[in-house]
Amino acid sequence: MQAAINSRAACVVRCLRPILLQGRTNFDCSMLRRGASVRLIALRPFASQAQEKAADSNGPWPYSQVPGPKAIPVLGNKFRFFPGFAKYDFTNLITLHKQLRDEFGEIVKFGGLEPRRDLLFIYKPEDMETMFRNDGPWPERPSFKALQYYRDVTKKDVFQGLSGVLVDQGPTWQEARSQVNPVMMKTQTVQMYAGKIGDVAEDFVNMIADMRDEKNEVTDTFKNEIHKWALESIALVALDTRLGCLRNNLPDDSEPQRMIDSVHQMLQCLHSLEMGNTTLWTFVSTPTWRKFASTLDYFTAVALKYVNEAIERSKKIPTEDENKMSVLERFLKRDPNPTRAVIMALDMLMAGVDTTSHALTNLLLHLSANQEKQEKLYEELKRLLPDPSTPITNEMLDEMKYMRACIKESARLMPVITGNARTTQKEVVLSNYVIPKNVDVIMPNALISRMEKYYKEPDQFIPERWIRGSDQKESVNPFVTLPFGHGARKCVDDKAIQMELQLRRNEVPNILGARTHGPAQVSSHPAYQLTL
Ligand code: HEM
Repeated sequence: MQAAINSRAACVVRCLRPILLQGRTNFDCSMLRRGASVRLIALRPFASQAQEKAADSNGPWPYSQVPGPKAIPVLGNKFRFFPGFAKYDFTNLITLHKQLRDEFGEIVKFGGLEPRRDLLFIYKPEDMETMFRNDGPWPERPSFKALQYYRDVTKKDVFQGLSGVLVDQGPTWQEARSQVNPVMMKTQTVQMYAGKIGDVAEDFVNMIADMRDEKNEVTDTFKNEIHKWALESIALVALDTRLGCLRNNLPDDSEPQRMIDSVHQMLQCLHSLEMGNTTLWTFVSTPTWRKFASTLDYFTAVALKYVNEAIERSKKIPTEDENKMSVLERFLKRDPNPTRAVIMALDMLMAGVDTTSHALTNLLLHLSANQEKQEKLYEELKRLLPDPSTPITNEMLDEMKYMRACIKESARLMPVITGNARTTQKEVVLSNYVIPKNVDVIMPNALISRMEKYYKEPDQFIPERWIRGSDQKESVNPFVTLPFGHGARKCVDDKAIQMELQLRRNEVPNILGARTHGPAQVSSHPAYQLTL
C-alpha cells in the first residue's frame, strides 16, 4: 500500500513541472498573511456612496462618485492604517477585498492615501478584461517602491540605473523584458535543465525520506523543506550553481542557510515597507529598511559572485552554440554587462522561490485531502507512465488532462497571489465610471475565484470542472482565474516553474500523506506586495 502511495506521489510530483511550464495551467496561491494581527476598532459605518449615486443617470459617472471609504480632511484615508482606527483588515488581503466588496459593491475606490496613488478595487471579470485590454505597450504594475529605491538610489553604483523586469516600468521595462523572453521562454531551456533539476528533486526526496516519522508522515515544518527545494532549483537556473540548501544540518552562517533566511527576511521586510502607509524609510533609515537593505546586500553579493564565476567559465570554455549555454551564460551573451544578469538572477530568486513552493504545497494539500481525486490522477499517470523512469515528453503532457485539471483547480482554490494589478495608462470606463489615468487598479482574483456566482460548489476541489467532455465542465469567464497574470507583463516564464517542480525519482516518500496543518499557503510574490 505504502509503495503504491509512494509511487503515486512520485508520479504526481514528477509530472507537475512540465505541465505548469507549458502555461496551460494557472497556478496561483491565495494569501493568508500571518504576522501582527492588528485588532481594529470599527469606525462608524459611512453611508454607502453607491446609494448616493444619481439613480436616474445612465452614466458613465465621474470618478469622484465611485463608492469607497470616505476620506477625511487632511488625513484622507491614511488614518485607517493607524492601530486602533483601522476598520479594515490589512493583514489579510482576501478578507480586506471581501470587506470592501461587501460594503461598497463591485467597484471600490480607496483614495486619500497621498503620496500613494488611489487604489481602485474591481470585482467584475468584464472590468478586468477591459483593464488588461487597455494596458498599452508598457503595462504598468504598481510595485515595489522599496526595491526600486534600493536599486536606483541606495546602490546606484552597483545597479547603474538598471532596475529589471520586476520593478521597471515603461520602455526600460520593455527593454529588460525583451532580453528575458528569448532566454526564459525557450522550450530547449526546460530540456536542458531537466537532468540537473531532476538531481535536485532526488536530493529533496531523500531528505524527506529521512525526516518521515514512524507513521510515514512529515512534520509541520515540511513547507520549509519545500522552500529549500524551490530555492535550490531556482538558484540552479538563476545562478548556474548548486547552493547546497538540501544538505543536512546546515550551519547558520553557511551560504545556503543565509540565502534561505534572506529570502524570507527580504519578503517580510518588503511587505511591511510597501504595505505601510508612509515612505518614511526614504527619509530615515528605519530598522525595517536597514534589515531589508542588508538582506539585499547579501543577495546581490552572492549573485555577483556567481555571475563572475559564470563569466570566467565561459572565458575558459567558449561556445557559440546557445543551446549549450546556461541561462546565465545566455543573458551574458546578450548583454555582456554583468549587472543585467545579476538583476535577472535577483528577480528570479525574489519572484520564483516563494511562489513555486506555495503552489506545490497547496496542490499536495488538495490531493491529500481528496483521496478519490488522487486515485484518479494516479490511474492517469500509471497509464501514461507505466515505467516511471520514462522521460516525459510534450506528447505525454498533452495527454495528462487530469493532472492539468488538478493543478488548475488547486490554483483556483488557493492562488499563490491574491490578485492582479495594473495602473491605468489612459482614461478607461469600468462599471460605468470614468477612471482617469494613473490609478492603481486591484483585481482580487483569489476572492472571486471562490464565488458561487462563477463556480458551482466553489469551495470544493473538483478538477473535473476544467475537463472538456466532463459532465462537471464549467464555462467561466477566463478573467476570473488568472494565476500567472495576463498579457505582455505576465509571469516571465511558466517554463521556469516547470523546471523547478520536476521530480524524477521513483521512490518518493509519502508526500501526499503529509500533514499540512494551519492555514492555506499564500505566497508573498514581490509582484504583489503592493496588491491591497
Ligand atoms: C507557481 C508559481 C508562480 C506564480 C503563480 C507566479 C505568478 C506571477 C504573477 C501573477 C505575476 C504578475 C503577472 C502580471 O502582472 O500580469 C508574475 C510576474 C513575474 N514572475 Fe511569477 N509566478 C510564479 C513563479 C515564478 C518563477 C519561478 C519566476 C522566475 C523564475 C517568476 C518570475 C516572475 C517575474 C520576473 C515577474 C515579473 C514580470 C514582469 O513584470 O514583466 N515567477 N508572476
